[in-house]
Amino acid sequence: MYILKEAFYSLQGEGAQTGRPAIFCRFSGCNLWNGKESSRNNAICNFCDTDIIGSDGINGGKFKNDAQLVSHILNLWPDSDTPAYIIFTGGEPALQITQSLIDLFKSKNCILAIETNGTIPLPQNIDWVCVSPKGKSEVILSNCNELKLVYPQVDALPARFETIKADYYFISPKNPLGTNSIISNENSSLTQCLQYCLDNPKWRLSLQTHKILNID
Ligand SMILES: C[S@@+](CC[C@H](N)C(=O)[O-])C[C@H]1O[C@@H](n2cnc3c(N)ncnc32)[C@H](O)[C@@H]1O
Ligand SMILES: Nc1nc2[nH]cc(C(=O)O)c2c(=O)[nH]1
Ligand code: SF4
Ligand SMILES: [Mg+2]
Repeated sequence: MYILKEAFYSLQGEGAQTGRPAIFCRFSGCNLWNGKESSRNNAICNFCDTDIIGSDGINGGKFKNDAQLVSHILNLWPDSDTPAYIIFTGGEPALQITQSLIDLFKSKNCILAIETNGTIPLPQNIDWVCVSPKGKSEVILSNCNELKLVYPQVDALPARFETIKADYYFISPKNPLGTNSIISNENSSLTQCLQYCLDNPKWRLSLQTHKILNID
């Protein structure tokens, strides 16, 4: 059984694939926060910008098996001539995805990506892996396509993750909760990110462009 919070078609807003049309497949639940505001301050990850509980979002629901979820998701792709690009996110998608789900999507010619906190092993054959480390949690993945670290986090500074192999190293300003003010002057996270990249050119800036554009 898969529990999906929501699914929607939009553009990837972050990282090296920014601007790419994608279906976001948002699984419910996370191992680093239970999703309740009353628990946020004690959570390992305490700045999450997403509602990660339940199955009540757009195109959300419970799916009994791989085939039901795959057909539900592929219905959202608009063009049969272009392979569907699907981003598993959440919540923590690695809690729910299975090898058989990946295999079925791949048999339908899909290109698969994941946004993960990196603390849980992944199935094989995901085409684009984005690891985003959180607080004191231990990242167990040693390889990815992009490492995309929310900055600043006192318990997760960039240098700690440079041993993880990645094609790209990004830092992304921590978006103040309840706002979309990533590019306002008051956002000191952005100012700190700019300076960090200038001082440490291994790292590039990633912005949550969907929040700037006010799209999903
Ligand atoms: C909601 S998470 C879900 C996937 C996975 N659990 C993870 O943390 O990577 C999706 C992306 O949003 C980022 N994110 C969450 N809260 C944020 C915030 N307040 N500011 C900036 N990025 C944030 C995460 O770091 C991650 O890259
Ligand atoms: N447009 C858009 N891009 C995104 N990239 C990562 C997202 C996520 O929440 O995982 C996200 C999201 O929610 N929307
Ligand atoms: S690890 Fe990801 S889904 Fe979990 S609380 Fe943090 S940002 Fe949200
Ligand atoms: Mg998001």
